[in-house]
Amino acid sequence: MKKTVEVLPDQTALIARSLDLILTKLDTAIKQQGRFTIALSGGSTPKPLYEAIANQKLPWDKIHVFWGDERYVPPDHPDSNERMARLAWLDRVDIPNTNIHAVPTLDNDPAVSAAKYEQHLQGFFHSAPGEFPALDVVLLGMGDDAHTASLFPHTAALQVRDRLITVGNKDGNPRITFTYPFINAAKSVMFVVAGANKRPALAQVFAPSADDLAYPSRLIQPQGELLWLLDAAAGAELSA
Ligand SMILES: O=C(O)[C@H](O)[C@@H](O)[C@H](O)[C@H](O)COP(=O)(O)O
Repeated sequence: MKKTVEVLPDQTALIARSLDLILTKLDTAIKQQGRFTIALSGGSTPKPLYEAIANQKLPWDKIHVFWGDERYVPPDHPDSNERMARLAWLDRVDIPNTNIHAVPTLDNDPAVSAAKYEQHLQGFFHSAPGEFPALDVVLLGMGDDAHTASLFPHTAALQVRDRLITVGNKDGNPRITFTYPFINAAKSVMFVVAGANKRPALAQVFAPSADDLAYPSRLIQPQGELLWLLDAAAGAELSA
């Protein structure tokens, strides 16, 4: 694993650097394999990044978008990660609808939705059960409790190692999430984290030893590249 930590002066610089890295990876992936696959994170931090991507002139038909996690709400719900990404980016560009691989959230049972999303991913990547296909980029945020995607501290989702997708649990509310082994299969995992409120959790995630189940972002140790992109408010005291 190649781990890099970059601390940018402020959130504007953080978003600009994140955009630059994504565009470089996108260009390389399309040149080498004819397509680029990225899993999006939710929450508030990535919204300006998605807006910046929407302003680029890109080969949208070669770009495939997935979600690393999703709240278990309809896609038009204010909490929906899909809704946020569509408003900030996807509805503003000419990307084919078949390239937008949204998480199903309208079944009565989150486990059914998780299985459906897993089957969709296996079909897209032509992977067999037990195989972990490698996305080009998995974008991640981190909560102030050190959760990432919807892998929350001391939840059952942290124990799932033989699936791509599982059901997360945030304070009793179901989420659909990539498992940490699936995230770790990515060619590049990019954390984009901002704000002083994330500093204590980052200290635990970067500590030489701490409880992985208490600080789930510690579980993200990809075979490929691990990039931590932080603003100074979050990461001033850290280094690789
Ligand atoms: O669905 C979600 O909420 C996210 O995927 C989640 O993992 C998010 O990245 C963190 O909670 C950080 O959120 P902020 O960027 O809002 O701090």
